[in-house]
Amino acid sequence: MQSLQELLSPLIKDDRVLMDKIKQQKLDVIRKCIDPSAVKEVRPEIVESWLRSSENGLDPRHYDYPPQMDPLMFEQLLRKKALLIQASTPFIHHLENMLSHVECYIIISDEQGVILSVVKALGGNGFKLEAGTIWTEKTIGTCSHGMCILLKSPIQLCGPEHFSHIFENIACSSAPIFDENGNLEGTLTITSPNLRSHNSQTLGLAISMAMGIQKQFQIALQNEIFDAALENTEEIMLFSDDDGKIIRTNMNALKIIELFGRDLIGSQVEDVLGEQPFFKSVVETGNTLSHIDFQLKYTKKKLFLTSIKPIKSKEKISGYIVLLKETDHIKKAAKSPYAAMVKFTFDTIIGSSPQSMKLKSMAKKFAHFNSNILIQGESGTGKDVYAQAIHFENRPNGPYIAVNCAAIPQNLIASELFGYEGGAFTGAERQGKPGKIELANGGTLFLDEIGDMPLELQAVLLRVLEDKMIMHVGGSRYIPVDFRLITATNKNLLDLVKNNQFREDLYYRISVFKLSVPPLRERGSDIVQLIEHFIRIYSSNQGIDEPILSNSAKYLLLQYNWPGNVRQLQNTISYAVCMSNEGIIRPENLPEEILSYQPPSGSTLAQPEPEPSPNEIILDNTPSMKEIEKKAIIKALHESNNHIRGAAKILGLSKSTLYRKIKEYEIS
Ligand SMILES: Nc1ncnc2c1ncn2[C@@H]1O[C@H](COP(=O)(O)OP(=O)(O)OP(=O)(O)O)[C@@H](O)[C@H]1O
Repeated sequence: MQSLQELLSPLIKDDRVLMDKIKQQKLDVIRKCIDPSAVKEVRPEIVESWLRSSENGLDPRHYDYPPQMDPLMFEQLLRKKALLIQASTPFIHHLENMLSHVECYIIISDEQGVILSVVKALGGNGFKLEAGTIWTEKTIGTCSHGMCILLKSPIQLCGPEHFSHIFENIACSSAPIFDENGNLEGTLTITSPNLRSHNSQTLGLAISMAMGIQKQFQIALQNEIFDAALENTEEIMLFSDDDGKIIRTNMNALKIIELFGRDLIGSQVEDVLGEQPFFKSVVETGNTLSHIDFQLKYTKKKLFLTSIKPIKSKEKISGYIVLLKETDHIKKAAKSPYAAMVKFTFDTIIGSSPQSMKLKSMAKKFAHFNSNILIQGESGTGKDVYAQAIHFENRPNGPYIAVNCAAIPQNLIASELFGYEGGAFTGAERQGKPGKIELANGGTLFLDEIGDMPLELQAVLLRVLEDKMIMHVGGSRYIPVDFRLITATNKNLLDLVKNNQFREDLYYRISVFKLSVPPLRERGSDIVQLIEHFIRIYSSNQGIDEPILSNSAKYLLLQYNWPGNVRQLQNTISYAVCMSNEGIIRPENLPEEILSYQPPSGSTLAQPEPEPSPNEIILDNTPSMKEIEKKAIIKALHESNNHIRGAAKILGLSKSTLYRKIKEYEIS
C-alpha cells in the first residue's frame, strides 16, 4: 500500500511556472521530441498514459465531449449497479455537506469509467460531466478516475497532468471501490475546478469516503446473498433484537404465521409464539435451544422449533435467531431411521382368548390417559406389540421410538437416550446427535428391558420424567420434551428393587398403569389363531400356497409349552412352512424341540386320529363313488383347516349339504 504522499500530485502546489513547463513537456513527449524519461516532475505512469492517449488519436489541444452511453443501456447499467449507487448515496450527501463551501464535483463511476452519478457541490464549469458519459483514457485521455481504474489505486491528478488542455486548471482525486473478492466495482472522484481548493486532504477524503462506500457496498452485497438464502429455505426465520422484538423475517414467516391484523415486524417473539418456556430459557441462559414441538398462539398451528439462538457480539447478546419448521416433524421423525415402524393396533393383535380380550380392553383404557405404563411378561409374549397398539390409540401422529435398554452397551445408553453435543466424547458424530427421548417428542418412548438400565441412568431418567426436560451429554442447556412413556420388562422389578438393582421411586413413577401379558401356554385358543395367522403370513412371504396343518402336527404344537412364547411360535411356523411337503405340514416338518417335548403327566389334550396322506387318498385304486366322495370331503376339510365354509367352497357344495354328508359318512 502506497503512502498518501506517494499518491499526491507533485503539481498540487499550483506552481504556474512548473505547470507551463509540464504542458510543454507533454506536447514534446507526444511529438516524440523528447524522451519520456526527461519529464522529471511527472510520475512515469502518467507520462505513459499521455502517450497511450495520443496513440488513441486524441489531441491535448482539442477537447471532444466524452461519448454518452445509449439511454437504454445506461438504464440497464444503473439497475446492475443499484447496490453501489445505494451504498454510495449517504456518503455522497455527507461529502456534499462537508464540501458545501467549495466548488467541486463528486462523481461515482463504474469500473469501465461510465459516470453513474455526479453531484455538484457549488458552481462548477461545463465540461459535460454528466451521468451516462464515458470518461476513460480512450475517450478523454489521461484523467484521474481513468488512471484509478487502470492502476486500481487512489490517485490525484493536477492541472497539466491531465491530457486535455480543458482540464489543465482542475485537480481531481480518485479512489477505487472493490467488492469483497477484490474486483473493482467503481470509483469515487472529487473534482475541483479551482486548483487552490484541492489539496492532499481532498485525496484523503476521497479515499476514506470510497472505503466507507466499499464497506457499505460489501454489506449490501452480503445482505443480498443472505436475503436469497433466507427465501430459499423451507424454514421460517425470525430475527429479533435483544428485547425479543422481531426486526426481520423471511417470506415463509409472513406466509405461515398470521397475527390477526398485526405485523410480525415489531411484535415480540413471545407474542407470536405464545409464552413458550424455551424462549425464556434462551434469554435467561444465553444458550441455544433446539428440537421442540409447540403450538402457535393464535392459529393453534403446530410448529417445530429447529433452533433458537442468541446472536452474541463481544459476549453481549444483541438479538435472537428463531428457526421454525411447519412440516410435521413428528411424522418425519417417525419415518426417520431412529423410529420403529408401528405395525400393531388393537385390531391387528391376534388373539381372542378371554385372557387376550381382557388384556386388550385394559390396555385400550390405559391408552387414553397419558400416564406411564409398565408392561410385564415373559420374553416374546407381545409386550412391544401392546406398546405399539397403545401408541397408535393415543398418539397416532407422533413418533414411536423403541429403545431396548439391554441391547445398547451400557456406556452408550446415556448418549442414545439423551443425545449428545458435537465432540462430546471420542467416536461421537461431529455435529452431535439428538437422543431418542428428544426424537420421541410428541409421541411415545418405549423403553424395553427397563430392568437392564444402569442405576445411575435410572436417576437421570427419573429427573427427566419429573422435569420433562433433557440435557445432551456434553451439553449445558435443557430441552423441554413431551412424550408418553411405556416401559417393558420380563424381570420382576420389585425383586430388583428389593436387591437395590432398581430404584424404588422410578419403579412407582413408571408403573402408574401395569399390564401383564400372559405366557402363550396360558392363552388357550390364541395358539390356534396365531398358528393360522403365521402360516398365512409365511406362505404368502414365500409365494407358495398355504400348506395344510396335519392334525398330528397340530396336536404337537398345541401340547408344547412355548417357553419362547409368540416369538418361538412364529419362528416354528416359519420353519414348518419352509419344510412342508406336498402342501402339508406334518410332525416331521416341526423343529426338534417340539417333537421331543414330553408333556407333564396329566396333560388333557386328546390324541389326534390317524389321518390318511393325500397320496393315499389319490392313489387308492378301487374306490366306490361314496368312498371317493368321503375322501374328497376329508381332503377338502384338511385343505381348509377344518373350516366348513372353506371346504364347501372347494367342493362346490352348500354348507348345509356338506354338513349332511359329513354326518352321513361319519367324518369326525
Ligand atoms: N398377539 C400377537 N399377534 C401377532 N403377532 C404377535 C403377537 N404377539 C407377539 N407377536 C409377534 O411375536 C414377536 C415377539 O413379540 P414382542 O417383541 O412384542 O414380544 P416382547 O414381549 O416384547 O418380547 P421381548 O421381551 O423379548 O422384548 C414379534 O415378532 C411380534 O410381532
